[in-house]
Amino acid sequence: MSNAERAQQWRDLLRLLNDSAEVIIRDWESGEQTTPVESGAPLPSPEVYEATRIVTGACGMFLDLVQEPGSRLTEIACANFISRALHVAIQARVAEILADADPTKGMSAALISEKTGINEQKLTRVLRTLCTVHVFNEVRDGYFANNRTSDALARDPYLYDWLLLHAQEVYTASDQLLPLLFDKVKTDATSNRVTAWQDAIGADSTVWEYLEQHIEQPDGSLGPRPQLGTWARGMVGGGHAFASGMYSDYPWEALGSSTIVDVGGGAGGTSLDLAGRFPNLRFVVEDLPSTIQQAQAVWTREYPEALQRGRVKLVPHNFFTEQPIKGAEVYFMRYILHDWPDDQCVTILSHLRAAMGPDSVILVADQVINTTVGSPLLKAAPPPLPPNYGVARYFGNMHDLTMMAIHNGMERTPEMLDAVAKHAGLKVTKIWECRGIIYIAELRIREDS
Ligand SMILES: C[S@@+](CC[C@H](N)C(=O)[O-])C[C@H]1O[C@@H](n2cnc3c(N)ncnc32)[C@H](O)[C@@H]1O
Repeated sequence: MSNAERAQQWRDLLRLLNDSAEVIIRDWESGEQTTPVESGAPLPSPEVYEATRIVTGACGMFLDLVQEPGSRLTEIACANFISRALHVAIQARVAEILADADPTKGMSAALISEKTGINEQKLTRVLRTLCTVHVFNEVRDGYFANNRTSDALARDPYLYDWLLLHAQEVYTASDQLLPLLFDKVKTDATSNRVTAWQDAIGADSTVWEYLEQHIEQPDGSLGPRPQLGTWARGMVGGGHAFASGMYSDYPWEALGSSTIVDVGGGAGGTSLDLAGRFPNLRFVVEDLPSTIQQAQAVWTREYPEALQRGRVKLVPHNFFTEQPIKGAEVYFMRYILHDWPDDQCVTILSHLRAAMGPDSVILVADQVINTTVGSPLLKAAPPPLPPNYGVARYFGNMHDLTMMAIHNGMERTPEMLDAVAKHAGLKVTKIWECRGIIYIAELRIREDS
């Protein structure tokens, strides 16, 4: 790119940034509440949401335009230490410890060190790394306080688990991805038994088998490996962090008193959120037996009346076997298909296809991938941003690689999902581009199947 082209791109981006920033500023100055949600991140209006992703994408592009390539690449190559610093702060529960501190005065590193058991000087360096990327504040030399971002960690125990699960085996698996991709045999594997995950844990269990083996104790106390609790609660937290738009931008209300079969529903995070918002909907949460035990604990704590009145049923079910609930209005799967390679997705979908009535619909809630080239089925960002809004949606790509590392699964483009659906006698009829990272793809029976 010539300097003249770079200058033009910079000016176009600045204009875009300015216009979008004004939308956000006007929203802040109006003092109006964003759409309230029962849990998780508040949902901005569609205009503010669009402006926010334009600003975020533009910030990423500005860095590329202005930074010296060697510096930029070095920072990207070392960004794993930013993640690691956050993992340390999470595991040490620093945000919760700081919740007791006056935000203007902060808490001394010495006291945080005493409470966490981490060496004071090393902890200070970890926290300073995070302050530099605007997580936590160093209010004066050696005194730390929560800021807007770290405060969210202190307030949402489910978000805590969501982030923690990325710090454990998932992180180690990311390390093993490099040798695996250069392994002449493993690089072509599609099995979920031949992934970086197995190399990370030193066993041949799939993620789900591993979690089944490391269940919490029957008395509710944490066993020697409390990962299952972390994962089940973490999925609820991931929903809170990213799924608010999913509840507002799909017409759930129009489903009336329909039954939603939450296939592989985990602890039932989605159903729990939907049940609170749409009092007429009914739910069947299906998952593997030990996860259904977790679901029982979560629903008993969060919404016992729904269990007592039979508005929600918690059913152990393996989605590779015949679907027991026939002709339901909606079969819903959040974060399921992305866990599996194409062949297994075809099996899961085929079992649902066999149970569907003519008007049944499958809703797939995943991170639909848009590329920097774009897709005719998805809205494109205004130029000069790339069609997928660049870094504003890069978590989708990060998660795609997470799925590669731990399951040989993948986040799919609309075209990839439609190709899988076709093999199960289904087709993608619509993509609901919800505000947030999760979109909802609607699948119906193909007429020619
Ligand atoms: C990524 S989690 C998503 C959970 C939930 N849908 C959500 O969004 O919170 C995937 C879920 O699939 C479940 N799962 C894995 N294999 C399964 C199987 N064969 N049958 C049913 N559920 C399964 C796991 O136990 C886990 O709860």
